[in-house]
Amino acid sequence: MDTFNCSSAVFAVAAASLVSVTLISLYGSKRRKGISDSSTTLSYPPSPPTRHWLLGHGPHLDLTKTNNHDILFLEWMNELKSKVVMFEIPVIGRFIVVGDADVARYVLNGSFPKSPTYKAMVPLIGKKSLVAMEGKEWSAQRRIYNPGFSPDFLRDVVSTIVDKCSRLVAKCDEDIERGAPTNMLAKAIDLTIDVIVTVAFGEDWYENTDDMTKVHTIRELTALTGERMKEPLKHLFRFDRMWRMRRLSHALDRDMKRLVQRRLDTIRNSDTVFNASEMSKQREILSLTLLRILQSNKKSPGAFDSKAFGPNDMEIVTSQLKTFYFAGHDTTATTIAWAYWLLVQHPESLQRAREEVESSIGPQLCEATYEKLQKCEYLDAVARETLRLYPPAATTRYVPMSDDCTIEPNAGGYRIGDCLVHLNFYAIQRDPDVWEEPEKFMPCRFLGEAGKKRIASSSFLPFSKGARDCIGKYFALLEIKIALAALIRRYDGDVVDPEEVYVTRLTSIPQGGCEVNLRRRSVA
Ligand code: HEM
Repeated sequence: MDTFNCSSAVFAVAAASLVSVTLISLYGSKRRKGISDSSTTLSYPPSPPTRHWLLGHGPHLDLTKTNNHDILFLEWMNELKSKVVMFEIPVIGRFIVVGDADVARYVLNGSFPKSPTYKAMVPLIGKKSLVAMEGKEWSAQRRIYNPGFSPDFLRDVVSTIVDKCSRLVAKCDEDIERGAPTNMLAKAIDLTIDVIVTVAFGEDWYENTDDMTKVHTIRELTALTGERMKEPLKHLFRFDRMWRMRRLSHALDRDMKRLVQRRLDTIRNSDTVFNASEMSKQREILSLTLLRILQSNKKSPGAFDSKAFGPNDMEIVTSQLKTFYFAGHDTTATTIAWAYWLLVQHPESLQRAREEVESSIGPQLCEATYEKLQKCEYLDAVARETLRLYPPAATTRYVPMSDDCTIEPNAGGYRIGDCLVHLNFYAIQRDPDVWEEPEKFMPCRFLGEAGKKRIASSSFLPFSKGARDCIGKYFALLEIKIALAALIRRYDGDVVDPEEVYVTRLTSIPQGGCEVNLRRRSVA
């Protein structure tokens, strides 16, 4: 998710353009549409001073200095003394990077379409993914899936997450026994995949070694997609990798179709009658969704009719399953890893979080309920402060020429029409004009009334904002809180490398996996 991150980064733009000729032509036609309107007198945001005749500003975006696009963009903002900067890149054209909350609000409220670069993620998230759809097709899908992320549904998810946390701590205990450091990111990835597979698909793939191939598929496909988007030129002629991606994508597609078919068969065999009470009983997103689709497609009242679920429905549902599979684990795992790593380096925050967990939840994690977790405000603040410092994702939009805009008063009115506009959440969330001591980990800033205002403001955007914000934001926060509660109750720890680096892969992740040497606490 910089297509999260990648969809937003300039190299992702290059990737998409280079990878697909169709995409280039689509994009070209989109860009040409509004060119007639050039009435504005505003100028584009500042750019680096020199420009290569062929590569444009490309040579200024050298990732060898820093391994993260958003940090590189922020360095350019500082260098050019502007919170909005522009790079001209061959094929892509003008690529604007925004580190200003007011400009970000303008873009998010403007309902501009997602950048065409999201198409480069199709092998991973499917052609009809919520992430990349637009218009009525998107809003219809969002309506179908919203109930699967509502508080009512989340209430029932708590016990599943708690249950899965016992696998997490068992794995951490194994590291302690072996005297090995724990790679928090790797452990958190296993947890979040385990959770999303159960919550969204109603399955348990960690029980059976055969099913584990599906876990390896998503991880390898995520890594390959990230590499291709980050360094498109390097991967342009790597036919072996392209072939591997294709195979993995087909395998993922096949697994998801089989999953849908299995669930349809269950519904058919159980002669389910489509009504509200039946839907409210569904405990996993897939069944809930299928019943809604079947209900809205059904020709006559009564039980399942095979015609009520056509190939287009299959394409859409499998795309959403792939999207939830990817989006539902990667960013949440990253946040759990960073948050625990930050907590062990801030003993006062760790102590406060521990006391809150022990007093609000009770002596055992299995006593956790949705309501009790809602009371864990400090833990919530820890999750948000982590997301402020290390946002795993971002967004990139296409602003057509016809929507060329003046953004006043703070940004001084830049011209942004006919450009790809990337919102750099990392820069926005560390803006010293907005955040006191922005580099410091201070969860308290998210407490009380002032905290609520910060959460609502466009200076805090880890889940994006507006109509296209993250559908899974409350789900993610719940999971992060439960995982942290499980870890801090049971362990003390020391970080292996306090200089952990924030790098771009497909999303932005900790390069060393936030390794920690864990010790069992005597009380837990
Ligand atoms: C800490 C965890 C998470 C973060 C930081 C995060 C961040 C984001 C961001 C920034 C976007 C907007 C992307 C864009 O505009 O391109 C987004 C969209 C989305 N996220 Fe998340 N996300 C998280 C967890 C989840 C989870 C757990 C799920 C599902 C189970 C999920 C599913 C989605 C979907 C489907 C969209 C597209 C929504 C739409 O356009 O209607 N995310 N997320």
